[in-house]
Amino acid sequence: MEVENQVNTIDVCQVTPYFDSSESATELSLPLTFYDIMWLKFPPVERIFFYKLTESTPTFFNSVILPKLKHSLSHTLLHFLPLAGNLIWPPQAIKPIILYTPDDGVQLTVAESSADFHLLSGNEVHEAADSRPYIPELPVTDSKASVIALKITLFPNHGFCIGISAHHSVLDGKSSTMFIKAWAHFCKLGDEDKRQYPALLTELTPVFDRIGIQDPEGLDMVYLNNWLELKWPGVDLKPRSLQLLPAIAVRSSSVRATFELSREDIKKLRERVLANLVKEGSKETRPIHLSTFVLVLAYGFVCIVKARGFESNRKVVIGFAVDCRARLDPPVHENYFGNCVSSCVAFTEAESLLEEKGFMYLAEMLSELIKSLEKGVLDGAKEKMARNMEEAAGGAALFGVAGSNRFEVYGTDFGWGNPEKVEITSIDRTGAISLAESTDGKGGVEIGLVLEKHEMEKFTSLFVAGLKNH
Ligand SMILES: CC(C)(COP(=O)(O)OP(=O)(O)OC[C@H]1O[C@@H](n2cnc3c(N)ncnc32)[C@H](O)[C@@H]1OP(=O)(O)O)[C@@H](O)C(=O)NCCC(=O)NCCSC(=O)CC(=O)O
Repeated sequence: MEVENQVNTIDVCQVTPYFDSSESATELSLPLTFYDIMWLKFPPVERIFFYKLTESTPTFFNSVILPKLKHSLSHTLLHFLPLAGNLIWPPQAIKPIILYTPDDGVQLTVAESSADFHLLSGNEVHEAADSRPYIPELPVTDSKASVIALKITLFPNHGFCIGISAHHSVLDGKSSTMFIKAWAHFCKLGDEDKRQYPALLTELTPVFDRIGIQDPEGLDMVYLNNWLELKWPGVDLKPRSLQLLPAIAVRSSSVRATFELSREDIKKLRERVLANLVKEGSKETRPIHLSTFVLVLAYGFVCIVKARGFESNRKVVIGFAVDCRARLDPPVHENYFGNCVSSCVAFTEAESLLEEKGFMYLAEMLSELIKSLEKGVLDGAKEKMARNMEEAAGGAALFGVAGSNRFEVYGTDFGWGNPEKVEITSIDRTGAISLAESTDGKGGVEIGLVLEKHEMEKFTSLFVAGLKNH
């Protein structure tokens, strides 16, 4: 299945925060914390929000949709000033900083596409590279990196999509989705002609204060030095350059698809693990954290390892982000804007996952890992980072998780309904799976995946059969 990619750029502009006459633009700078520096050179996180709208004629798009989106974006940026700024590294500073100065803004590209909206925004298997034209390039040079870039594309009479490219060193998934939701809120309820917008909801109001972020071990410099010492094949990583690690090109044989585990499927998977524990006589002695997240990851990754046909002795490393906001003592504000995630990593060998009880094994392993966070979410962070880098360099198969089943991205309504699909495009380069809550809001989870075509075929049959067989 090939999507004919005919995407024409209509406009590239800069959207600046809108200050009314009573306010004036002032400079704002934020230091990078160790949570931010952990992601300093990671390629951007890219999402596409697809909106189905058959009334979206070019006239309606240009006279209603686009002006509304642009004006509300400008208003939203007033509340999220760091997003309109840049990452810079002042000559006298030890670490880069985020700096907004008056007249800074976000690069917005507007385009029109004649590609198949239905296929792009659907769950079915399609070429991974087909999504790329809807993602804006994040402007980055040695001395300056944009925080976000946006691209709005019209599919005449089918709908439109909003692509966002976000610098992971400035914002994590919670912050990034908070911004998009705030923008949607203003777009839906504001009157752009009168420039009148409702108050920002408390749950979408960002908190920029870094005071609550403590770093007694000096992890910021540990992580920064790791980046500065990093060697990357074929790349000249200049000292103090803000260039990101090169994004791996998407292979033409890679395909993308979305799979769903319903609330019922998840319940059955949970029962399967519990039944196995009872059989092994270990239920009472070992309380187990069998959350939706654990079950979805265990089921998904076991199917992936099988589909990819790894040798049994291949090392497998599974990493996922942990939101530290509520886990710190004292906790950080739940709307803390920036990065406040640490990583949690499971080390195993393919053999354990390929066995009949591979799913139970991984579910128990992930459950133990999440329970261990209770000891302290940053416990042994320095040593863990060193081990992760060692394993990454040692040829292990690395698997990550992007997004979350808790971000409620499917409620992001700009005024023309909820999204048809929210895709994390960047998994085509990172090899991670992406998570989102199911569109029906009934407790299911959606898994986004990019694999080679033959692997995807195998994954599909394993995924479907594994749910039926028990
Ligand atoms: C570490 C975790 C993944 C572990 O998740 P778990 O679901 O296993 O564990 P948990 O303790 O959070 O929740 C356990 C149970 O508590 C309840 N529960 C807890 N919090 C809840 C909430 N906010 N809403 C609804 N239920 C909740 C549920 O019943 C859940 O079980 P049940 O679910 O069965 O009902 C998570 O706590 C976490 O930190 N998630 C955020 C990860 C994150 O920020 N990822 C994005 C990284 S940045 C990134 O990737 C880039 C980007 O996205 O842009």
